[in-house]
Amino acid sequence: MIQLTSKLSSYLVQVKNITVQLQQRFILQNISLSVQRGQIVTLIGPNGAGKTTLVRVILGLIKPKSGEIDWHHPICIGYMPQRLTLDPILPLTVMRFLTLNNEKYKADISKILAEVGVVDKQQALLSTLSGGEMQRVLLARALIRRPDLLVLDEPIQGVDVVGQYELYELINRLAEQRHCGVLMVSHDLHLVMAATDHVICLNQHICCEGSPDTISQHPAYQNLFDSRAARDLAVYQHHHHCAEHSLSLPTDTAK
Ligand SMILES: Nc1ncnc2c1ncn2[C@@H]1O[C@H](COP(=O)(O)OP(=O)(O)OP(=O)(O)O)[C@@H](O)[C@H]1O
Repeated sequence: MIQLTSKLSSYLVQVKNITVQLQQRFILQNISLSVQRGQIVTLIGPNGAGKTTLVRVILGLIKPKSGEIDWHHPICIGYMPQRLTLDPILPLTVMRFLTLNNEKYKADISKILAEVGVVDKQQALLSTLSGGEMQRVLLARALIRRPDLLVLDEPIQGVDVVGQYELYELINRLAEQRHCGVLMVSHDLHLVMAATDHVICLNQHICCEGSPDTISQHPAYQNLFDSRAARDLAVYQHHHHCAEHSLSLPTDTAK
C-alpha cells in the first residue's frame, strides 16, 4: 500500500522502504533515507542506478509502488534539474529567466545572485553564460522561494575542476547559512567525499551508506566503483562549524 503523508517530524523528508516499478521493471527497491535541516546527503551510483528516479519520487513526481514518504509540513523544495534545455536563440536575460513565475520574489533576486556569485550577470543573456555561470543561475533559481530542502541533480556538471570545488563550497555555505537540507546527486566521488555529511551508494537498492570517511572503506562501495578507483580516491571532509570552509584541491586534480 502506498502512503504519501505530510506530518510534523524532525526530518524534512523521510523515505521508508520504497519500491519503484516503471514499465514492468523494478528501478528502485527497498530504499529508505532521510534529510534533516543543515544536513547534506549525497546519492552516488553508476549510470542507470536510479538516482534521478529517487529524486523524482522525493519531489512527488513519481509514486512508488510500495513504501511511504513523509514530508515535513509545511515544506518548500527548491529543485535544480540535471539540465535545462533552452532554445539558444531565445533572448532571455538572467533576470527575466529568474522572475518567470517568481514575480513576487523579484526584489530578492539581486541578493540571491550575489549569494551565488553571479550578480554581475543579471542582464546577461542566458545563451552567453559559461557552464559554471549557468549552474550558479540554476542554483539561484532553486533558492528563490527560500526552500527548506534543496534538491540538486548533478549540480556541477559542465563545470571545470576548480569551479566544481567552488560550487561545492557554495552549497556547503548555503546549507549552513540558510539552515536548509540538501539532497544532491553526483558522479564525482572526490568531490562528494569533500562536500557531504552522509553518502548513499545506490544501484537500484542501497549498496552501502554512511559518513564519507567510513563509506570509502566499505567493500560494497569499492565493488561499485572498482576497488582501484575507490582506493585511489582520497577522502576530503568539510566541517560545518569551521569559520571558513576550506576544501583544498587534491594535487592530482588541481591541474
Ligand atoms: N519513465 C521511465 N520509464 C521506464 N524506465 C525508466 C523511466 N525513467 C527512467 N527509467 C529507467 O530507470 C533506470 C534508472 O534511471 P535514472 O535516470 O533514475 O538513473 P540515474 O542513476 O539517474 O542515471 P544517470 O547517472 O545516467 O543520470 C534506467 O534504466 C532508466 O532507463
